[in-house]
Amino acid sequence: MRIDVVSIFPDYLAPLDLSLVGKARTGGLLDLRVHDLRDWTTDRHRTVDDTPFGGGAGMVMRPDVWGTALDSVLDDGAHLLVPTPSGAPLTQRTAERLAEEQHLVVACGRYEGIDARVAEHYRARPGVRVSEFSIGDYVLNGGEVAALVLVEAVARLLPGVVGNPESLVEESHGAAGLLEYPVYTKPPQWAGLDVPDVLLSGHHGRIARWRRDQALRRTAGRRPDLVAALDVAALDRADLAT
Ligand SMILES: CC(C)N1CCN(Cc2ccc(Cn3ccc4ccc(-c5n[nH]c(N)c5C#N)cc43)cc2)CC1
Repeated sequence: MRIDVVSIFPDYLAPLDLSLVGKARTGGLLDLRVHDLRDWTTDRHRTVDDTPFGGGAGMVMRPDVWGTALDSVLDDGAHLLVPTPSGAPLTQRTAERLAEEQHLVVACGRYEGIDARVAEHYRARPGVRVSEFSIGDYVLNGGEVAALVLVEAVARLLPGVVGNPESLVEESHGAAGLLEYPVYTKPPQWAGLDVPDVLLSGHHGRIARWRRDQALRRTAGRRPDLVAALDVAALDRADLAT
C-alpha cells in the first residue's frame, strides 16, 4: 500500500518513522510519502492561504496550491482522504476497508480548512474517491493528528505489520463490536491487588467466558451506543469458539 500525506507541517508526521509503522516502511510493507504543501507554491512567500470569501475569522487554504499538489500525488484509483471537524467518524470498520485499498492520499488542512472546491473538484474526477473524515467530536488546529491516527489504524491491519495477527481479532471494536476486556500480567499481587482467580485457573473455557463478560460489562457501562449495534451473531460465534 502507498499512502501520501500532504501538509504544511510535514515534521508532524515524523512519529510514523517509529515503531510498527516505521518497521512496515523499512520492510517495504508500506510506502509512506510525506510532502510539504509549500513545495507546490510559486510565490516568494510560499503562500498557501488567503482571506475567506463572505468574511469571517481566520484564513482559508487556497484551492490552486492544493490542486497542483494533489494533481502531483493522486493517480487513478487513489482515495483522497480529507480530515475535517465536519467529516464522517473514522471507525475500525473504515480502517479495515481502507486497509484493502492500494493508494491513499491524506490532505491535511490548517487554518479554517481547505477551500471547498478542492474536494468538489476531485469528486468529479473519474477514478478518484474523496472522503472527508473526523477522528472525534473535539476541535484540533489541523489535520495532521488525524493523519497520524488514520495511518496507524490502517497500517497495523496490513499483512505482516503486526507480529501476531490473532491480536487483531480480539480487539476493542473488534468483530463483535465490544470493547476490550481488562488485561493482567505478573506479578500476581501488586499494590495489595490480586489478578482475578479465573485467569490463573488454566481453564480456557472459563477464561474466555469471563473475558467476554468483562467486555460486555465494559461496553454497556462505557459505550451504551455500541450495545445497540452489537453483532450478536458474532458474539455467539465467539462463544462457540470457546
Ligand atoms: C469562526 C467559527 C464560526 N468557525 C466555526 C467552525 N470551526 C470549525 C473548524 C475548527 C478547527 C479547524 C482547524 N482545522 C483545519 C483543518 C483541520 C482538519 C481537521 C480538524 C479536526 N478537528 N477536530 C477533528 N476531529 C478534526 C479531524 N479530523 C481541524 C482542522 C477548522 C475548522 C472554525 C471556526
